[in-house]
Amino acid sequence: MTANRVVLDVLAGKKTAVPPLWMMRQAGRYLPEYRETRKRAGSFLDLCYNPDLAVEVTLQPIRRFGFDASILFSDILVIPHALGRSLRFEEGRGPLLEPISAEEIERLDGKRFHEHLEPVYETVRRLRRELPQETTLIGFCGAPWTVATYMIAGHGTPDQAPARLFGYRHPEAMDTLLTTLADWSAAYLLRQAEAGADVLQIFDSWSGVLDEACFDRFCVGPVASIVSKVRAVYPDIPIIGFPKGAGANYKNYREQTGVTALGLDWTVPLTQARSLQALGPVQGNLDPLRLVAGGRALDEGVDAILDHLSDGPLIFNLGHGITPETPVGHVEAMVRRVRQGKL
Ligand SMILES: Cc1c2[nH]c(c1CCC(=O)O)Cc1[nH]c(c(CCC(=O)O)c1C)Cc1[nH]c(c(CCC(=O)O)c1C)Cc1[nH]c(c(C)c1CCC(=O)O)C2
Repeated sequence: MTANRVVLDVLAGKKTAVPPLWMMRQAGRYLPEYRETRKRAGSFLDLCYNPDLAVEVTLQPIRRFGFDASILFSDILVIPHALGRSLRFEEGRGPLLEPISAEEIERLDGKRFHEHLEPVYETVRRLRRELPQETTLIGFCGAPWTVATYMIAGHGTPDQAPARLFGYRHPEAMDTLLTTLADWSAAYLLRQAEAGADVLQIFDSWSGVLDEACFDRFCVGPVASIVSKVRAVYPDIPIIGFPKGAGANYKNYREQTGVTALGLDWTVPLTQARSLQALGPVQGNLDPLRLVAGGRALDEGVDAILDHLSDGPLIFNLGHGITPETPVGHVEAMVRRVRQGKL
């Protein structure tokens, strides 16, 4: 067990000469080999539940770019699916679920939860065997609030108005839903850790639409509960929290949830990022559109992050997922620039 995983060093609070890097959504449609495998799989969900193909797409960006971390290929919405809710992904429309009612929240059924997710656990076990020793394997789940927004609306929306309204109109049902999701998400992460995940990330893509009180109740509380349940079994496993759009709430989120590191979106000013880094490791935060544009926009974005954050524990990443229209050559240019430092 002499694996030299630089991501784990950073998560232990060390700064490194060159920051380790990976990208959110690094296995995805910008890669021709992903599109090829995706065609063979059938639907997107078939790909998530097929360990052979899920392992293959997870490894593709590692082979191409030699990233320091690999993230399990799956989706945050397999949790409601495993709790008996319908789910499908439609080309061009994203996820579609049957919107859940306040009454149905009481009847969420986890009897077959782990059985349903067994292919995901199998994917994690195989990945830990097949990845290079030095590559960190990241498992993940969605944060309860973000998962709940899709369960309530039944699809993506620009501002998650249906879930916010639901929270005001049915506060008790909302608390039950978030508690149920937090309990099952913790159980899911524990199985991923048992299967070989080195690090866990909690994606809260929609935390930026909430007012202060709702942020505390819907984001901070449920994530803190997941962190404490995971830590009760794996006290040392690093957990990255990514409350996208949390803005002025980032500090409070870090202190109250107990996450090891903060994932920062690209709107976080680098001076604020530096103050947050004084409290612990940070990950981020290049605007994914700088990566689409390439050239000067990309170089300046990368350099600004390195200038401000290289003195402390930093995992270089995007501030959100890579988009399908990103040229592969721009990813190569980003990797070169991060690894060589400013020329
Ligand atoms: C909100 C959310 C979802 N899924 C996820 C989030 C949180 C992070 C974020 O905000 O991006 C997380 C996610 N989704 C996916 C991963 C895999 C690991 C990785 O490479 O990062 C991860 C970590 C694969 C995926 N998940 C999805 C794709 C594209 C589907 C395809 O290949 O057809 C991938 C590669 C589909 C998905 N899944 C989801 C949506 C809204 C969509 C449709 C949008 C889109 O098409 O890009 C829900």
